[in-house]
Amino acid sequence: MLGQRSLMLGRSVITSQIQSSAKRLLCSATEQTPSKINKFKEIAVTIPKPFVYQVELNKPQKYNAISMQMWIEIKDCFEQLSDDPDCRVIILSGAGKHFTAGIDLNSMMKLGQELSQIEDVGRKAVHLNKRIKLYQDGFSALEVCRKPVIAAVHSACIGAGIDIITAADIRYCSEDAWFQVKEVEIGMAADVGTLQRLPKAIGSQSLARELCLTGRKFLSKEAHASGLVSKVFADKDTLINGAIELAETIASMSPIAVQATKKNMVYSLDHTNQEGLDQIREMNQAFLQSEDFANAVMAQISKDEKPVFSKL
Ligand SMILES: CC/C=C\C=C\CC(=O)SCCNC(=O)CCNC(=O)[C@H](O)C(C)(C)COP(=O)(O)OP(=O)(O)OC[C@H]1O[C@@H](n2cnc3c(N)ncnc32)[C@H](O)[C@@H]1OP(=O)(O)O
Repeated sequence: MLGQRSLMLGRSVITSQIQSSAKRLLCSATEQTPSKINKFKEIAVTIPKPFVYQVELNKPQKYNAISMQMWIEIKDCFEQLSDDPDCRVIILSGAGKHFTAGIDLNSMMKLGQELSQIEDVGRKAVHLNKRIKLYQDGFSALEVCRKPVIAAVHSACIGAGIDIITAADIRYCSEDAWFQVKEVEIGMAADVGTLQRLPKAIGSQSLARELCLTGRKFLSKEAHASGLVSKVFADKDTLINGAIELAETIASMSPIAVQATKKNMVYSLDHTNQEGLDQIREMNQAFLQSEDFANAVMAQISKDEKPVFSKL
């Protein structure tokens, strides 16, 4: 009772102020264009709904093959959105016929030429190490990003495509989607995330190893049955609408709660249960004192409208 009264008190002091400033902020988000986001050449950033950003791989004439330029832009974009208070959720999609045809094979050729300019094997190795690290960090930027990322996959998702979508938080696809861990077929072990993240995403080491060791194509039905994607849509349009609807639901929640949930779920993937519990306890000793928690609990108790949360 006492706890409830102090919640009420705290709420009465802050609610009207927060609601009006949050409404103002919400309005400004709807009007906003992504002008603050760097203008990119090979990705396109739009805001389909307030607080929902869509990042589109945007080199359709090459089936969104991921060049060095695109890789750098992906990292830069997700790092910016991570700290952008107008962004609460990000949808990753591909423009044109396919989601992505994987790494740009021309940039692989260029890398080969760069290596041929270097004589010493040790220096070649260091050059390669730096490049692989740049690529790894580009996709890990989705996982490190404080905002949840929804991958919306249509048609082909090949090689580096699997690497990037397994770094997303949620994956949806259309019926025509097909997937291929193609690296083994081009003579390399996947090195930018698939081998680490795919087995966790689908929960079967056996299937993950089969897919990674054979490079066989698999279709949306199998992707769904294996848990790689959580929903399949009839076509690309309904897929994107479904992803936006999901993003809106997440964007309507407390940003504190959403960001803490993502952080702790990512952390818990490779930590013990106790370590995960320790981390969330440390976070919640601060976050349970947030206005978001007070407002959301009071709205539940009083069956009020969902609170409008301020930006984070
Ligand atoms: C350090 C390393 C880090 C990461 C490594 C990742 C590894 C991988 O990503 S492995 C996978 C590499 N990708 C591929 O092998 C896919 C190659 N593409 C295809 O198999 C096909 O294009 C297709 C996607 C199945 C579609 O076939 P189709 O409809 O017959 O179209 P195409 O005529 O083949 O292609 C049209 C157009 O796009 C260009 N293109 C397609 N894929 C790539 C690519 N990966 N890199 C560069 N360019 C690509 C293709 O050359 C055509 O261009 P034109 O100028 O029209 O000729």
